[in-house]
Amino acid sequence: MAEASSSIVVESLSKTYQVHERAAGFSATVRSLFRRRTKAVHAVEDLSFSIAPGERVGFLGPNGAGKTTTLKVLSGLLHPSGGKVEVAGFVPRHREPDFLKRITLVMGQKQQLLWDLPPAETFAVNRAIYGIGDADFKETLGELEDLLGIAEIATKPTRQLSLGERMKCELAAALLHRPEILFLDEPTIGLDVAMQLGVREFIRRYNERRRATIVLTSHYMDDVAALCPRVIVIDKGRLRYDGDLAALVRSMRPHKRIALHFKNPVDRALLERVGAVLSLDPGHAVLQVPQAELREAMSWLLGRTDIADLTVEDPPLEEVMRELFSGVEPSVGPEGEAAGSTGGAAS
Ligand SMILES: Nc1ncnc2c1ncn2[C@@H]1O[C@H](COP(=O)(O)OP(=O)(O)OP(=O)(O)O)[C@@H](O)[C@H]1O
Repeated sequence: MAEASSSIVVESLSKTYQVHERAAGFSATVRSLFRRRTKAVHAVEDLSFSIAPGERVGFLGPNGAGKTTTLKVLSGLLHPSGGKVEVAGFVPRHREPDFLKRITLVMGQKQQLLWDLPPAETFAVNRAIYGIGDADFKETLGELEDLLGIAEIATKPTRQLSLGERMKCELAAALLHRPEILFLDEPTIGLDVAMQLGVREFIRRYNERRRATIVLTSHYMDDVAALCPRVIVIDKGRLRYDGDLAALVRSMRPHKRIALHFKNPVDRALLERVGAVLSLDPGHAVLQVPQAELREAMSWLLGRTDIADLTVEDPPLEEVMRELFSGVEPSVGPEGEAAGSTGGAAS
């Protein structure tokens, strides 16, 4: 079923959890001991996509959309209820050693580092688990220490490390065996902006150096915008969009934002002649103009106002996602112009 060139192929995947239903209260608890009622939670339904080697793909969706469930199925931690999944040519649920050597799953909310020992000890454990040879271990560890800047901290007990330091060591531990497919579930959660940038930069460099495939979930849209040319968006377990991130933004919000700093205060009425005024303080304004009118708007503003500084941006991705999850359909979609990007390597 797999296209030979794909590193991940998912066909009509579904995953249903059976959960026990129990009303609140003591008598309901007692009753439930004798008669258990279960309910099916359809976490993933009829989900299909494929990802080519070397792609960086953002896997997005609101809370409870089924992202973590899908990543767990792809890494073989959960069995699918239906459909087919192939990762690097393997069926993940068989958890074959050769499969495990090719993938890694990093969950920002869970840690594999041993709490009372330094990360260096976890690195040694992983080296034994994955059977990494001496020379390879030294080379990879050196490279990861360099890229992540963790040489100094890897010998301190994990419990003494800051969240950001720990996350970097988590990444090192997860990548020592040089996996070719990385499932990253919220790898920057809780990190400050500088650390987020550091981790993001590291992921990009790892992808470029090793041509590794990256599937990333993050609630920080900046991570996604910076790293993922392609996004797969799911909602209630179903595919909502698969394709080019820029095309999605263009389709949902065909506008640009111009942030302006003026040398002198400017009249709102003057700015309204160019576009929608989203904010205006003395000396600073943000305008929204249709993409097609951007050049004209800029030259109009430059000719009639005293501009000290100007930047042009896309509308925030958070807004695009909010709109998508509120039910608005993108005008490009699984069958649209953007959907063809599934085979393209990340640039
Ligand atoms: N072990 C489980 N047992 C029962 N239901 C579960 C289990 N794990 C997840 N679910 C349910 O499956 C659905 C999808 O959950 P999942 O964690 O995959 O979503 P998510 O997109 O990763 O969400 P978030 O962004 O909040 O992490 C949710 O309704 C969740 O409550």
